[in-house]
Amino acid sequence: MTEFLEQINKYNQLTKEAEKDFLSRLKTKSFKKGEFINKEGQICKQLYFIEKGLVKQYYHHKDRLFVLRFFSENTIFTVLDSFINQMPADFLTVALEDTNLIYIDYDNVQELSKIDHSFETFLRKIFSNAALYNLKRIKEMFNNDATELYVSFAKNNPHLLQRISLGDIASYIGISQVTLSRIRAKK
Ligand SMILES: Nc1ncnc2c1ncn2[C@@H]1O[C@@H]2COP(=O)(O)O[C@H]2[C@H]1O
Repeated sequence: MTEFLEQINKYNQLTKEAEKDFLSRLKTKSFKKGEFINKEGQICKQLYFIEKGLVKQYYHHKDRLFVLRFFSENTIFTVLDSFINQMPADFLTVALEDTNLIYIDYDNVQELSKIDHSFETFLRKIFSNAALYNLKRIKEMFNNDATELYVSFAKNNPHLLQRISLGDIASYIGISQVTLSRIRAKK
């Protein structure tokens, strides 16, 4: 549980009371590889921290699939729009490995941010970071060709390369697995 707190304190140091209060509201849940953490149409009511494992967050339309992001150990995640607006999710999140999550429910997040300014600041910072992350991702997709996108993914995620299938990496870059194999063969 304390790893989640440590991660939060990197965004904004909580007060001692807030730390205690936060820890008392945490729960845990484990998912087997292939299990859904959230499905399309469900309202995401949790802010998660990955203690162990790897998940993929993606969007699909007809037969096309786009991976927004992979989240691995020591990362906080949620389904942003669904969690913030409490609306049905378009994005799905699935465990790519057996995954242990620590989480706090939406209602507890709301309550804590009402009573504690340090927690509210943490929330503002993490959601700003998430927005900036997504803008950077859009720009990267727009400005780079598939080879550059693969090289950048491999450079920024060396620890994940062996853990993610080629099909999923291709869906992150927005190309077919055949095209990705060609790119990798040239490297
Ligand atoms: N879907 C998301 N939900 C919550 N936080 C996110 C999400 N996407 C990105 N972030 C945050 O934005 C941060 C960007 O840097 P990190 O990858 O270190 O960690 C990321 C998360 O803390």
